[in-house]
Amino acid sequence: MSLTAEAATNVARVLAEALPYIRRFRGKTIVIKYGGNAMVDEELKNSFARDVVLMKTVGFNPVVVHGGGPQIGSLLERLGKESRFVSGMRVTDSETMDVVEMVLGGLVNKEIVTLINRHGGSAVGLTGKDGDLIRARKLQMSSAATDDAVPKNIDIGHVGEVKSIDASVVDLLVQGDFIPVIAPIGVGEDGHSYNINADLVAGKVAEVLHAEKLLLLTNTRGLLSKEGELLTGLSPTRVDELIADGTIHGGMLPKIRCALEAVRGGVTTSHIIDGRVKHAVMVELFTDEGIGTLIG
Ligand SMILES: Nc1ncnc2c1ncn2[C@@H]1O[C@H](COP(=O)(O)OP(=O)(O)O)[C@@H](O)[C@H]1O
Ligand SMILES: CC(=O)N[C@@H](CCC(=O)OP(=O)(O)O)C(=O)O
Repeated sequence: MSLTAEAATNVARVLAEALPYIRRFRGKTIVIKYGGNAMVDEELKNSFARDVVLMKTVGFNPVVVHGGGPQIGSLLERLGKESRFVSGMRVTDSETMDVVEMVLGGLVNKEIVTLINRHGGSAVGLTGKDGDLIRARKLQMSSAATDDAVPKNIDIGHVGEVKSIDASVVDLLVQGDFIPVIAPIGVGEDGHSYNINADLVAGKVAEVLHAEKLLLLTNTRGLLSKEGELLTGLSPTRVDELIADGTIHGGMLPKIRCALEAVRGGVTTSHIIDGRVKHAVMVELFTDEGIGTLIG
């Protein structure tokens, strides 16, 4: 493909403007949480994969943690099982856990690995069971998280939280110039699998890897007010207020909590960005303003 002189000048200008950002992030770890809702069409999936490969090519260390909630939901539906959530967490009985493991560890993980590899990267897929990467324990959930007047403990099944992360396998892959692609399945002390919200895993992975940035790709422009305005630069107190008044609910709850915790844990900045926008990751990394909601 040959460019017109004007188009070539534009490409040269864009590359020159990207140079300070390339210098700033070279050698730094960027954890990208790729939500199931952002995996909506082939063009977007390809633009995501190209962004990840470009990051690696210019010397950043991208680490992908993916979700797949809608993909789990559609297989459950085909099997005649209804999806149920409590405070953004899927109620996971044994049968559902099998489906979660098949969809996240199998279909979705391998689709992302294949996409990145087709675009010239070398991705390796892992679940939290590989190399004992994500050790989990059962998530204790109280009905205070719902509307019950008298809070009690509720059992949402094989849902886990991260107990610890052993990132040695991720470090090895990064040193070998591979791009790790992690499915959010943890392993308990007894060897059982736990279904963990992908945002929680991404936040903890970012902390343990001392990431420069945590990018959470989702299906909204960022955190929105009740009036639909984009909210950014929020303090933890303001976030608590927005949770209390119901502005932040459902899947946004774990997302915002893990974005805050990652920053408290040493990640420089967390960003909630719109994965439905082509090259969302590049726009975030290569501009001063970025897009979406910044927490840092
Ligand atoms: N204040 C808010 N701003 C934006 N989205 C919100 C807010 N509160 C709840 N949400 C919901 O959170 C969803 C994103 O979470 P989720 O569905 O879990 O996405 P993902 O699959 O990307 O993790 C949005 O699509 C929206 O329905
Ligand atoms: C406990 C829990 O809810 N786990 C999630 C794991 C996948 C996920 O987080 O996917 P998204 O990022 O696409 O929402 C689930 O079963 O849907």
